[in-house]
Amino acid sequence: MSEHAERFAPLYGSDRPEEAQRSSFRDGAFPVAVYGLGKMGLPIAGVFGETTGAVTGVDIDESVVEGINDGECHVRNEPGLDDLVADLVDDGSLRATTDAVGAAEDARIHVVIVPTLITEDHQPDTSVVTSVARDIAEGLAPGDLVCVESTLPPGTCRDVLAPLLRYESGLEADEFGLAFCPERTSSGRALADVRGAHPKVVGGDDAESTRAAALVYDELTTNEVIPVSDTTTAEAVKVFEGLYRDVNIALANELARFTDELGIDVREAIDVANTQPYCDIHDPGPGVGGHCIPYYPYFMLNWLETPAPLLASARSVNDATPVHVVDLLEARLEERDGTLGGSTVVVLGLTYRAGVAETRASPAIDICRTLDDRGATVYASDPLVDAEGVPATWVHPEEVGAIDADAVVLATDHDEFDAIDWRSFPSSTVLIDTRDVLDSDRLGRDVYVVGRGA
Ligand SMILES: NC(=O)C1=CN([C@@H]2O[C@H](COP(=O)(O)OP(=O)(O)OC[C@H]3O[C@@H](n4cnc5c(N)ncnc54)[C@H](O)[C@@H]3O)[C@@H](O)[C@H]2O)C=CC1
Ligand SMILES: CC(=O)N[C@@H]1[C@@H](OP(=O)(O)OP(=O)(O)OC[C@H]2O[C@@H](n3ccc(=O)[nH]c3=O)[C@H](O)[C@@H]2O)O[C@H](C(=O)O)[C@@H](O)[C@@H]1O
Repeated sequence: MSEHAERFAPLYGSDRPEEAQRSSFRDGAFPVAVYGLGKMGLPIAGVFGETTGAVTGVDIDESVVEGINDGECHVRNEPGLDDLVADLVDDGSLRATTDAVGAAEDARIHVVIVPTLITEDHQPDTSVVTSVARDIAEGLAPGDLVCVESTLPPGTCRDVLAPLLRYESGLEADEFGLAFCPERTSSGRALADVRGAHPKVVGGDDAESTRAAALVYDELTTNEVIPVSDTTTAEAVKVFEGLYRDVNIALANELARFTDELGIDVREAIDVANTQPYCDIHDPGPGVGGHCIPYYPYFMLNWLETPAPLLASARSVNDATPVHVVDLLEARLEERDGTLGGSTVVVLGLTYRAGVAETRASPAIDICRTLDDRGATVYASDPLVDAEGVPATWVHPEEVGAIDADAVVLATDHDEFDAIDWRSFPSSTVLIDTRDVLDSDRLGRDVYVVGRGA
C-alpha cells in the first residue's frame, strides 16, 4: 500500500499496526465530525480538536455555528473552554457547520452528542439521534467509525441505529464501526471530565468496533478505557449511573421530610450516616432537574417491558418535592397568621442547578408554578436565564432586596446570590433555603433549611 494510501487507510477494519493507526488519528488522517455543539458537544469537539487538529462540529443552530466560527464559545461557566475554542478555530483545528451530510462525507469518525429527551407523556425521544444517524449514513464510507455519546435507552444502538445506518448507507455491518461511548461529564467541569476525570466506557456493535473506539478514546483520555461486551451494555452503564442518582436523591428528599416530626437536623444525620463506607445518601434539595437524571428512568420505564416500581416511585418522590417546598412555605406563613394566597414570594434561581444555564425539568420553575397556582405574586431571579414561560416576574439578582417580599425561597444556589443583602428584607419575611447554603447565625435571622428545619 502506498504511503499516501496507507496514511488514509480506514480505522475500522484496518490491519495496519496499531501505532500507525494511532499516529494517523493524532495527525488528523481520520477527520472527526461532532454532531451537536451544546453544553457537552462543544467541549467534546474541543478535546477531539486538540488531539487531532481535524474536527468539524455540526449543529442545526446557525447562531451556534456562526459564533464558533468566529472563535466564540456560547457555553458558559466551562473553565478553559473559551480559550480552547478560540485557539482551535484560529489554527484551523475546529470549524462548525450546519451541513451534517457534508461533514459526514468528509469525516471518518462520527461522534453523536445531540439531545435525547422525553416527550410530554414521558416517552423516550430518540428522534434527534436517528435524524443525525440518517445524515451520517449519507456520508458514511467503508472503514468509518460512529461513536454515539448521547445517552440512549438500552438497546437503541443494536435495535435502531445499527440497522438504520446499514440500510441508509448501503454498507454491510462489517464495513463500518458503531460503538456506544457514553459521556460521563458534568457541566461546569466538562473539559476536565472529557479529558479524563472518569474511565471512558466503550461498547461496540462488534469486537472490531469496540477495538477502534477504544483506540480513539485511549488517545483522547488521560484515564483508562473500559471496553464492555456490546453497545447495550455500554448504554446500560450510562443509564444505570443516572438511575442510581435519581433513586438516591429521592431517598434524601424523603428522609428530609422527617425533619419536623423528628425534630432533628436530618442533614446532620445523613452526613454522619455517610461516614460508613457503604452509605452514600445524597443531598436533599428542591427536586431533580436537568435533561438527564429526571429523564433516564423513563429510558427504562417507557422503553422496556420489565416493571420497575422503584424507579417509578423515586421519580414520584422527586417530582413531588417542589410542591413539598411550597407546602413548607405555606405552613410557615400560616404560623405567622399569613396566607400564601395574596403573598409576594421571591424565588432565587430558575435553572436546575447552580452555574448551568439549563431550565429543563427545573424544580425551581415547578416551585414558581405551584406558588402561582396557589395565588402568590411570584418574582424570580436568575443570573443565567430569564423567566420566559414561567409565571413569575424576572428580577435582577441585585434588585431582589428592593422587593417587599413576604417570603424568599432559595431554589438554586448561584454564586451571584452571595451578594444579596439579606438584611434588606423585612424581619417578617420567611426564608426557605432548599440548598443548605444560608446560615441563620451569619444572616442574623431565621432561615428554614430543607432537611435541617428552622
Ligand atoms: N448535559 C449533561 O450534563 C450531559 C448530557 N449528556 C448527553 O448529551 C446529550 C446532549 O446534552 P447537552 O450537550 O447538554 O445538550 P444541549 O441542549 O446543551 O446541546 C444540544 C445541541 O445539539 C444541537 N442539535 C439539536 N438537534 C440537532 C441536530 N439534529 N443536528 C445537530 N445538532 C443538533 C442543539 O442545537 C444544541 O446546540 C444529552 O441529551 C445527554 O444524552 C451526557 C452527559 C452529560
Ligand atoms: C450520575 C451523575 O452524577 N450524573 C451527572 C448528572 O449531571 P447533572 O448535570 O444532571 O447534575 P446532577 O448533579 O446529577 O443534578 C441533577 C439534579 O439533581 C439535584 N441533586 C443532585 C445531587 C444531590 O445530591 N441532590 C440533588 O438534589 C441537582 O440540584 C439537579 O437538579 O448527569 C449527567 C448526565 O448523565 O447527563 C452526568 O454526566 C453527570 O455525571
